[in-house]
Amino acid sequence: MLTVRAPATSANLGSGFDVFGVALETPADVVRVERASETRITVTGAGSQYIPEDPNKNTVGAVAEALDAPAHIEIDKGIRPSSGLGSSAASAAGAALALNALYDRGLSRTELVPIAAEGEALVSGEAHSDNVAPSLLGGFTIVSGDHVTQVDTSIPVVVCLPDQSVSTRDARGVVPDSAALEDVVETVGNAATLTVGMTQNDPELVGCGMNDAIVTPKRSALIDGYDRVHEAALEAGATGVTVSGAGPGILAVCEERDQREVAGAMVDAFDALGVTSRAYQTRIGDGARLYQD
Ligand SMILES: Nc1ncnc2c1ncn2[C@@H]1O[C@H](COP(=O)(O)OP(=O)(O)OP(=O)(O)O)[C@@H](O)[C@H]1O
Ligand SMILES: N[C@@H](CCO)C(=O)O
Repeated sequence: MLTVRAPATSANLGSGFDVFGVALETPADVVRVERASETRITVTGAGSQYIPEDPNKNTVGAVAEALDAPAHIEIDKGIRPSSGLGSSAASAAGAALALNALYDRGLSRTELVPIAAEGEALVSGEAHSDNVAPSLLGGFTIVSGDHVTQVDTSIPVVVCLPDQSVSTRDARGVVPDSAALEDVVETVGNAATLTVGMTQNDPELVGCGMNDAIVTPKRSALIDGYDRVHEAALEAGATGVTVSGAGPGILAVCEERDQREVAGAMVDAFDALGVTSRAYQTRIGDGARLYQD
């Protein structure tokens, strides 16, 4: 039996819709695999009652199919589904790494990115790789067409998860078909600033580069209390705040010294609106880790 711990991720970071992603130190999914004649899946843990065990409906089933690697696959969910923390992608990334090793397929982590993205196509209708890439490779990733660039970094972040769910499929439905040139110019400038911030491990620069006037305003309207939580996080010292992935999680970047204050302010702001939430004080971290039992 092989075991993989695959980390949660936060995609988009505002200015990098469908392009940017980061791996988070916590939370994570644990995926265990064992060779079998046909794929069977069991799911336990956070939100497991909402996750199908049918291989044709679970992201790991699509990965097993793509690698031609049938297995008994146990998923212990540490990442709640429909959270904006790349829950479906973490399972897919974990399964890709584990099954690649179990069947000696010899693919590199970068080569596993499009295979894990098959799982994302199953649940959201499109094979976007901005969650599976950081879950496999760690750090900050840039997905552009078939090309993935990775940067190691350890910026502190807070992800606040309200007790509400938004499916990626629904959140993709509100993305505008076109954008004004001035908004595109502003977003490109921000994305470039954020990228330099990641390479310099600089929370101030990363935060400055998170604003996006195209997708985030539409997405944030799906999250009860977003504006208040956004404002509270900035007042508490966050350098940038945006929707995590497709939401409803909200991502704040900050200096380590402000992390506790930012987390408390976000939870309190949701609380004042009658919304229960949980804040993860974490940082950008490593990709999936493989253990031989
Ligand atoms: N192994 C899996 N883990 C989690 N969700 C899964 C899995 N397989 C299928 N699903 C389905 O995928 C959907 C959750 O995926 P979705 O992309 O909407 O959320 P997410 O991964 O938390 O968000 P985001 O991609 O915005 O970070 C749910 O409908 C869930 O039932
Ligand atoms: N880039 C994707 C990430 C969520 O899976 C989106 O925002 O729809």
